[in-house]
Amino acid sequence: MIRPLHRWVGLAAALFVCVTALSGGVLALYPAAEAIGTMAAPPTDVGSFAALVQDTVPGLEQIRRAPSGQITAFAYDGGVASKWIVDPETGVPTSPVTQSPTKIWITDLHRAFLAGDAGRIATAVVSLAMLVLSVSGFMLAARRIGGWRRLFAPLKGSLPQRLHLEVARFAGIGLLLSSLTGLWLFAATFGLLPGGAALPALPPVSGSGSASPAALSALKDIPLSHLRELSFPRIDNLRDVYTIKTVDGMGYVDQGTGAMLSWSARTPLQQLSDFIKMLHTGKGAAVLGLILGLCAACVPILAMTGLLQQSGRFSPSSFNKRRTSPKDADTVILVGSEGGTTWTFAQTLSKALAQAGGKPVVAAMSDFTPERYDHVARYLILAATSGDGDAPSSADGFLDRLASMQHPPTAPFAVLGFGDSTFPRYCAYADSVAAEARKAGWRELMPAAHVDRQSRQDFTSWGEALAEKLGVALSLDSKNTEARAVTLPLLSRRDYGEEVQAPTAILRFALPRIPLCSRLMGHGFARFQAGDLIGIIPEGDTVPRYYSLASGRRDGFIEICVRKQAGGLCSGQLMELRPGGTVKAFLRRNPGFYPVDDRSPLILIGAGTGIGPLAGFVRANTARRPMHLYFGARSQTSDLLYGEDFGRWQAEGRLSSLVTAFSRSAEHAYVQDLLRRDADVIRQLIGTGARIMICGGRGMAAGVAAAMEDILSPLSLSPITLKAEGRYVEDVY
Ligand SMILES: Cc1cc2nc3c(=O)[nH]c(=O)nc-3n(C[C@H](O)[C@H](O)[C@H](O)COP(=O)(O)O)c2cc1C
Repeated sequence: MIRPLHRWVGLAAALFVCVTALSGGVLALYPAAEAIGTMAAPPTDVGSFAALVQDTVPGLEQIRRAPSGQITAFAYDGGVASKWIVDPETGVPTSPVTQSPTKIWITDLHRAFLAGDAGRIATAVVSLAMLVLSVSGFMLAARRIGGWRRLFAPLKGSLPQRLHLEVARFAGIGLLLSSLTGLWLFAATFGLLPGGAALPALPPVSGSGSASPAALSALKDIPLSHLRELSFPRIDNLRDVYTIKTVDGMGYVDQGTGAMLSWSARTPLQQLSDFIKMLHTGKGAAVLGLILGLCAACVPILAMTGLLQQSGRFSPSSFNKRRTSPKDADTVILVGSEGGTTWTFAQTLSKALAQAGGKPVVAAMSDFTPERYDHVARYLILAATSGDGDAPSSADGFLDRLASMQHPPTAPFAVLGFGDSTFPRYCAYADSVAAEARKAGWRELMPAAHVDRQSRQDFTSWGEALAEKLGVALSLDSKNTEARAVTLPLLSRRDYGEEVQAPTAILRFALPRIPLCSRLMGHGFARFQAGDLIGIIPEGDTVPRYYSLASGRRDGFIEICVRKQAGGLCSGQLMELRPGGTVKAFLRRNPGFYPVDDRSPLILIGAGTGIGPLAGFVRANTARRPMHLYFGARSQTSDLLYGEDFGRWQAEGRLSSLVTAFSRSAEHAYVQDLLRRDADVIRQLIGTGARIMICGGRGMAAGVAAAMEDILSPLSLSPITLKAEGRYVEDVY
């Protein structure tokens, strides 16, 4: 409910919200400029100051003091009206007041879209839209990041997603404030608020002559800094009075006796209105105005990144580009996703099914409407788990629908759960979907399966089982990998591990020639970094195998670590490759395993070929960020990958410390053993904000997680809490 509200209000009002916010942002600059050009009010009183101005401005009728402190004098002399900015120190006019046509135009645009009262109402609607967007945006952000207390935790996701959230977290409060105060001002303009205090009654005046304002006690009692407006009595009328408005109220002063004839204090509602006006306009609070202006300037960024997310790959409609109508669809892929990655798996599945001659449609689980599909033969449910075993946002209400279903659909279902096995409730939501569907009497096409930490292998295996069930050829890596693949010649190789029965190699390939347009767009190998993945298509197969990159574009080569797997087609071919030989490969970005770009220390933990991306991070660490590496191998003399480089990297300051664990040595140690040994150091590093990055086999990652659980518990932390903050990331296989 909240997400569609945010989406549709955002799409409908984006342009108008941008116009209102940007014009408001520009207007916020004026009070700041006015405040800079205005001296602070001297500690004088209204009477003395009025006398000074009266001496220098002939025909003086009124003095006004703006919240910024700027003082304007209004005069009518010799049949000519004039307005002057007055020096608050001396009372001398410094320059005539000129109205900037630009400011008038922007003000009218901001308040009424240049369209009078109808425009004012439209602006109120836009303010309301901005209020809805701010509130729903915060609710969505809290849900996505894992609760209100984590609202400012580090973010994950695609660039538009992260940018949208990052900017919203900064600007959201300001936009919320601006929209609320804007609505209040609209209500005040249209008289929708309860009435203010009545004007003070004018009692009889003395008519006893006219004294200088400097001699009038009521004016002498009011500090200049409280003044808003002082109107002078007409010269030829001894029964006329001074009318004074201050921040506290309004009254009349006898021009002869100087007595305050009557006074009406501002009501609390009026004072609240003054305060709200100050908040909205920044008049009298220039710095706040500038901050709100800056927040307003962020609105176009929010609109763009929001639109990008809608038009991008996370929208079901973008998967159904070939416009299979629901009536024709033979496969319905239902997606339950929080962070968006499950949509990309759905996209791959949808493309593969379409290539195999099927007619798939993709929809959010929350949009589950079986009655729309006349020819559906199967439902494939791809469901992530969020929170603590909870439903992801795009699956809102799905379990309730299942529970209230009178008759299950005749076409069978299959569930594929996406989760993270280090969470206690691994794939819990997908499992409850499968259980609930079975309970409702829905026939199951094939047993539910899990994809752990977005593992391509898990996904591909499930795809193979599905293909067998459907009797079709299905390549779940059909993102046109053949078409995207380029030929990479091997430059050099370093071999390890022969003596410990673990043949392993560091392979270094030349960069391919990259077409200009790819270079400009940053596609493929035009832009990559250590931690990204390279898909290698082995000879005689179409399914690529993925390896983590140990180098970035700046290194000028493509490097991977490969270990020969028993019976492995791709690893076998790579281990046979000699310099000059080539492979077909393409790039897949892996932003979930990038070191966050800040100065926080990194604890890098890897074993075997998992050292690849970690070595890449160290090599790229020209900024000398603290990096501490824990590396597990079998033997110091046989399979210590990058053993020749570590010393140099330490000498250059790229690597702060290195701890190696050898399982086939006398000490028989694994990385997790040495982490436990160094528990104090680890805790101290975590205390200074360190992040942990782990790469290697699943068994090693599980052992490290168990050790970390124990190491972190005295800090009331755990791998899960750090994971939720984006400070514990894994790339496992
Ligand atoms: C805040 C948060 C909470 C999570 N909770 C669980 C959980 O309880 N059980 C689980 O198996 N996976 C959990 N995960 C992992 C996600 O389900 C997994 O990364 C999934 O691939 C995300 O898919 P999505 O990007 O489509 O939402 C959680 C992830 C995050 C960020």
